[in-house]
Amino acid sequence: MLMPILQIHSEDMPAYAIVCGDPARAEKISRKLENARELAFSREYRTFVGEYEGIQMAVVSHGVGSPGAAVCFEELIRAGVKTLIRVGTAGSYTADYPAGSVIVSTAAVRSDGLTRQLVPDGFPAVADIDVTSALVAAARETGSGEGEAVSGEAGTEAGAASFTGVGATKVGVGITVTLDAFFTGVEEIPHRKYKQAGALAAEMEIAALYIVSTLRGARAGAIVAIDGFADSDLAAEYDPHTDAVAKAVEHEINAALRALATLARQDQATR
Ligand SMILES: O=P(O)(O)O[C@H]1O[C@H](CO)[C@@H](O)[C@H]1O
Ligand SMILES: O=c1cc[nH]c(=O)[nH]1
Repeated sequence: MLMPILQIHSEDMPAYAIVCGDPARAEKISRKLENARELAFSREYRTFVGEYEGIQMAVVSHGVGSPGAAVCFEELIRAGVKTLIRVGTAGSYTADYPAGSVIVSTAAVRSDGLTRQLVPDGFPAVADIDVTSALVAAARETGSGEGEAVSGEAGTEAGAASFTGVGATKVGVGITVTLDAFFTGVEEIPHRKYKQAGALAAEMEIAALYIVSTLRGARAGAIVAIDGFADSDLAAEYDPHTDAVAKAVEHEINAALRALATLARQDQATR
């Protein structure tokens, strides 16, 4: 069956997928797959399939923002994808996780408009526990390919989070915030409250991924590379193109590929 917006056929789709905002990042990830081939590049949605450690998987870009990303998640699940991992970037809420860190998202604050049109207020946007465990383990074991292992305790305003990582990348685990607005207008975004409540970072699609996956019976997780501070003046300071961010993106890609392969092997063993 042809998916009308992504322009992919369900017959070509594996059960496992990595999703990311940027079509160029999808291409970069696809270069780590064996026998990679591009299935379609329709609007912002670029789809590759290939193998990693012998497991068939897809890599698909979903663009910026929840409404467009949700279209991608819906069509992927309709096409037969059952496990999705988002590999994104985010702004940090704490100096303990500066640019160059990575964070595994356990749940997302639904500060977006899209999910309000899908489920009632108060319905939680949570990651799948198995996907999250696999991602945390993989993020702690893998790296960008350079550096020594690091570990320790990081204090957030609401409590403490432990971190370990390889390649000098700090790995945080916790709640992220999904916003619609990237640049600010005249309304204040309640960054200070999210921070005080213990959220670690903000981005723009994870809540949509968790809600669509929950609604449609798929499982999902997410990992983000930190590219600055969410509550800084993004119009003046945002720079996702530094070496530190590139290393963190490399780290999260390696972690996501390893986590998906681990989950697929676990599924094969229990079938
Ligand atoms: O790097 P990606 O995956 O696009 O994620 C983040 O970057 C974009 C904003 O620049 C938003 O999509 C946000 O969620
Ligand atoms: O949404 C985003 C993505 C990256 N960095 C941010 O500060 N916000």
